[in-house]
Amino acid sequence: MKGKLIIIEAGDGSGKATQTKALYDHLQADGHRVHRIEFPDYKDDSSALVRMYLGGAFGEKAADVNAYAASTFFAVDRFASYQRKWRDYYEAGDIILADRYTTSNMVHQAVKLTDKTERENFLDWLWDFEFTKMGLPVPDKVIFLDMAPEVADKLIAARAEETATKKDIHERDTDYLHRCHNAYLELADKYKWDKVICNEGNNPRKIEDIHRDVYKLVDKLLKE
Ligand SMILES: Nc1ncnc2c1ncn2[C@@H]1O[C@H](COP(=O)(O)OP(=O)(O)OP(=O)(O)O)[C@@H](O)[C@H]1O
Ligand SMILES: Cc1cn([C@H]2C[C@H](O)[C@@H](COP(=O)(O)O)O2)c(=O)[nH]c1=O
Repeated sequence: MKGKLIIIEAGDGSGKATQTKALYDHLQADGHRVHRIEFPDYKDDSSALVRMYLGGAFGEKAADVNAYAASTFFAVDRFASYQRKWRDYYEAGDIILADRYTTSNMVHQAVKLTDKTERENFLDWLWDFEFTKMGLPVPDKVIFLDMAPEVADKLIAARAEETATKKDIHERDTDYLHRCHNAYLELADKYKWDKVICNEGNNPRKIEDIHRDVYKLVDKLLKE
């Protein structure tokens, strides 16, 4: 029996890593067989082209690499992770928790296409490419952490200062990140992703409060 593939999805700096870790700890404490994965898989060689792209090797702006080319970099990284790291667990019935997935390509690459028909064509192509041709599993649940982009901007800036890390080409482009947030809202409707509100006005909600909402959705899925 196949397991459950659960995706925590959101714009940059919106708390995905924080919430994925909290959910993982909670499900482990509940006694579930659960595994945590993240995309890009930065520490693995499979993400080499993603790191080059986000580091600006092909151009300083997201738009310098077209949606189709950039998507393949991320998809190949995902395929390598699936084949080597979690397919066996998933097929044995375990829970796989992913911080980002194909759903990130659906948003962050699709926004590069401004024409509605071109964007729809891209989304159809991507679905076929990753889920049918590459054979990656379709998620059982996608939870979108809806953090207002102005609040995420502040979290990204604080983290960049705290960790002294350079922002990637997506993070440096505030306008692009804000367009991604609109695309998240549209796609959450289109693909029936669950949405958890993560800010109250100009401030993030408490990490524990967001976690409680996320856990409730997952607990319901696991009891179905
Ligand atoms: N609800 C919250 N309240 C306050 N700070 C938060 C909250 N959630 C996350 N943070 C902090 O904001 C920063 C970004 O969070 P996190 O790394 O979890 O986001 P992310 O979505 O995984 O980021 P990225 O897209 O860059 O991978 C971190 O420094 C984290 O500690
Ligand atoms: C997995 C994945 C990611 N992206 C984009 C989304 C972000 O802007 C970056 C990754 O940055 P993070 O802050 O380290 O999460 O890449 C994408 O376009 N397609 C994908 O499949």
